[in-house]
Amino acid sequence: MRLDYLSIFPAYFDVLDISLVGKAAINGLVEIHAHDLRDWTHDRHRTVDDTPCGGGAGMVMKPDPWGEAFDEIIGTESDPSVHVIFPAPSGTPFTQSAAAELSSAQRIVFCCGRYEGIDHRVIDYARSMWTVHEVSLGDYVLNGGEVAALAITEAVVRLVPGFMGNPESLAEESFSAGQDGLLEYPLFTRPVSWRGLDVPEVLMSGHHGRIASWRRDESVRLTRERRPDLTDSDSSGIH
Ligand SMILES: COc1cccc(Cn2ccc3ccc(-c4cc(N)[nH]n4)cc32)c1
Repeated sequence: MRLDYLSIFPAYFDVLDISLVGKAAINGLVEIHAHDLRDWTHDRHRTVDDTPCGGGAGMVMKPDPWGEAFDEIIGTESDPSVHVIFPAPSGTPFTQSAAAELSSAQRIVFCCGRYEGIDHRVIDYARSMWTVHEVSLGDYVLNGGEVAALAITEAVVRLVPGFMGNPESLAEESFSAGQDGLLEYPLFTRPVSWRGLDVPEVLMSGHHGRIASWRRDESVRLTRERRPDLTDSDSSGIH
């Protein structure tokens, strides 16, 4: 999997060399390439923004640098196997199933906007050439797309076959298909007693049936408490 990042702050992605994603890069599972969008400007000030047509606050990212960057980084041929991701507050909420789908992609290009966003023609052009995803991380506004791109990268790369040492652990996580759409149950490890707080006795009983039942009950309780929106979905084990 090749991952490209287009941003006016490419140094945001240096952190990928440190993290587990960096390890995947060393193992050859992923290739990471960060690019400075200003490298595709031609004026002295390396300008990437301009005032919004129709007026309004803030600045909008000009289309020209994006188009030239696309030509060089992706090419000028249409290819639906290339996934181009535009993080945006107006995007579709990013989910674990979206991460799972993207984990089989051979090529993902992250377009990290700043200011008030990117000229919409850039997204329209990308849609005419590649598979485009406009995605939101959640109902809050970040200053740009870089943090979202890092989060999406981690969610996707950890699902790439060969990345996780113990792939079975993926099946037990919150939001993974195997969990019936339920939140993960509380986790404990040694010591059994810590600052007057004890591990639930059932977990020390060695009775696998009771442990499984306790864990499911806890998942149902937590999901009902914190994510009632998940309890009505068809995939959840509770209705
Ligand atoms: C109406 O859009 C905006 C209004 C004010 C500021 C910004 C800042 N901004 C610029 C590019 C950009 C890309 C993604 C995000 C983003 C994504 C999520 N989930 N939150 N925020 C925010 C971004 C955008």
